Amino acid sequence: MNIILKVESLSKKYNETTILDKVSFGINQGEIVGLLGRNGSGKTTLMKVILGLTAFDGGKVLFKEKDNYLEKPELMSEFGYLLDCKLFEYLNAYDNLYVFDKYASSNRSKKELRKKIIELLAFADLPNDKKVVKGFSFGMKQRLGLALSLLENPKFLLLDEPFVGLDPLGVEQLQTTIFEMREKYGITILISSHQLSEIEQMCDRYLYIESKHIKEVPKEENIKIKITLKAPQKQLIQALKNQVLIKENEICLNYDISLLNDLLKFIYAEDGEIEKLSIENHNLSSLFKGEE
Ligand SMILES: Nc1ncnc2c1ncn2[C@@H]1O[C@H](COP(=O)(O)OP(=O)(O)OP(=O)(O)O)[C@@H](O)[C@H]1O
Repeated sequence: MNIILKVESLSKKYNETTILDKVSFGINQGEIVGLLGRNGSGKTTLMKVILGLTAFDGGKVLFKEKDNYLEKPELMSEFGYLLDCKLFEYLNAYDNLYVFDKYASSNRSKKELRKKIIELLAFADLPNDKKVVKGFSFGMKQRLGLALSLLENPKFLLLDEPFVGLDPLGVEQLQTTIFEMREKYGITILISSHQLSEIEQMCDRYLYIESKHIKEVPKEENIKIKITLKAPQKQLIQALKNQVLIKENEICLNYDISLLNDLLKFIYAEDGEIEKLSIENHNLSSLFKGEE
């Protein structure tokens, strides 16, 4: 996989307070990465640093291997973001998109712009009528913010807490829209949230900010398969003790389909019988609970 963004030993302070202390990580092209952490842990700050909206105090950020990308408009135009999104309350959705495109001074023709706006309105499930933003629901505003972030065909999207204030249906709609963005446009996405359940389903992996540092959390680590056999099987324990966690008649393994297949074959070959099988999502809340 190609690394599109690389952060090396990045430090950021506000006044004398260190927010991020020598953090390093990379993001691959086409990934959806969840940025997690408690309130005030530095998620927004990290996104602002990546976008050049706030300065940093040490280390490097490279976008497409360039550490001077902030000075290169052609690289900066590859970013889209939903962060403190300001909308024009007295304009409708179409005109908001139209005006933002003018701000971005893209060189699209009127016809191209119209086509793009109509495509985005349909994509974000927004009305193309006279209704002004002031009368929009919170979810509609969020989706318009997303449509705006997609207007200039970004390759890398930063979404800061996009689910805040949405009801369960709004969350589901937005989740689907975000997932489709990667499928349809192949965009790399960094998405922050402190509500794990909301991003759990769509992220490939996570970055967790804890005490000024970043912990990388692969998704697979969170999913465990637990198999309970009707009776303990000595041979099975001998054969598999190095590959899975096995105790008496209980087997616990990481989510690994090929290992699971081998295991099942082995169990049946030995005339074993499964009493119970469960897939447990050790979701990242354990990280939150562990931090104090
Ligand atoms: N402009 C600023 N000046 C001084 N301190 C700031 C500034 N912006 C943020 N901070 C502080 O930096 C820390 C990290 O803030 P940040 O907004 O990045 O956290 P966050 O993880 O995004 O929080 P939340 O989940 O609440 O959105 C907080 O303690 C915050 O008070």
